Amino acid sequence: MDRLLVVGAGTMGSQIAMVCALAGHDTTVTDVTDDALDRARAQLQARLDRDVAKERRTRDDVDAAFDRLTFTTDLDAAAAGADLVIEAAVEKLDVKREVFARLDKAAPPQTILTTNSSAIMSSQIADATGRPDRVANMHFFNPALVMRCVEVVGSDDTSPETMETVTALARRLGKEPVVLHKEIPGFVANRILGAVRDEAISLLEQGVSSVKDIDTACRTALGHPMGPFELMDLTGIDIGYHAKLARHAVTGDPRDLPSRTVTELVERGDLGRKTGKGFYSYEDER
Ligand SMILES: NC(=O)c1ccc[n+]([C@@H]2O[C@H](COP(=O)([O-])OP(=O)(O)OC[C@H]3O[C@@H](n4cnc5c(N)ncnc54)[C@H](O)[C@@H]3O)[C@@H](O)[C@H]2O)c1
Repeated sequence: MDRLLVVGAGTMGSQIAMVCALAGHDTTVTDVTDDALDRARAQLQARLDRDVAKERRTRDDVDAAFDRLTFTTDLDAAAAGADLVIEAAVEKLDVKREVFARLDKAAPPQTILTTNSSAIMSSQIADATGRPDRVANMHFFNPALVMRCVEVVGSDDTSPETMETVTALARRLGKEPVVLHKEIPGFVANRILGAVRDEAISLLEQGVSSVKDIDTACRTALGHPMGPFELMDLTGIDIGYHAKLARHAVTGDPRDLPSRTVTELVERGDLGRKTGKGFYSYEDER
């Protein structure tokens, strides 16, 4: 079994590390502070206890996974013993480049270095290392313990062997790998999600239908678990707004700019469920 290292114990990193440990891999997860690691451990414990209570997993499987999981702030020592790294630190290019440069120094030369980033492509990081052929995106979805898709994306420099190794690992983790043959911002799933969202906003702005009815069409005709406006309210309207601005900064394409409707909501501070108002009002639920 591979010895895996997950860098960053936040929302994604903690669950990715547990996915690896549940699949039988000795896994180390690092973060910058002990507090962050303690929080991750406590959240995983609570979540997996719930899974055991609901008979989704056995207590033995969960205990064995925790035994395979090591929490540490010592990134260099952890990298020295890793066959493959999944970086899930904060979504900042300078932080990721610094982490990759450090991993490159500390990890054995054959170790593959991947990033879970949704928006930063591995070609933006690979040149911080001396091994661009062994750098790729391995993109999990939130919540990583549940969502089965993992997008595997290489840059022009990523070797076919690296793509195969990462794809095979995703399969061993019980995931369904989706392989991209070229880098493109947003990859596949989030681009399709974005296209649905953009069309929904366009229909609204053209006065074709209401927020509620467009959501109803997506749920009842297309089988989506929730409509695009409900989803934007849940994830936070500012998240999509900033993702669009970041995409536009890379592409310069005016179609990548946030819509008028979303910009107005962000400027008013109506960011969705977290502020009590977005496309819908949640004041009654507060
Ligand atoms: N949240 C999502 O829905 C989602 C989905 C898919 C992919 N991603 C990607 O996953 C990555 C992490 O996102 P998240 O939502 O888990 O973020 P998060 O803010 O919850 O966690 C990031 C963690 O990284 C830690 N960190 C910061 N600098 C570090 C360093 N130098 N070394 C090690 N750890 C460091 C932070 O302390 C924090 O615990 C991002 O690249 C993001 O694009 C997020």
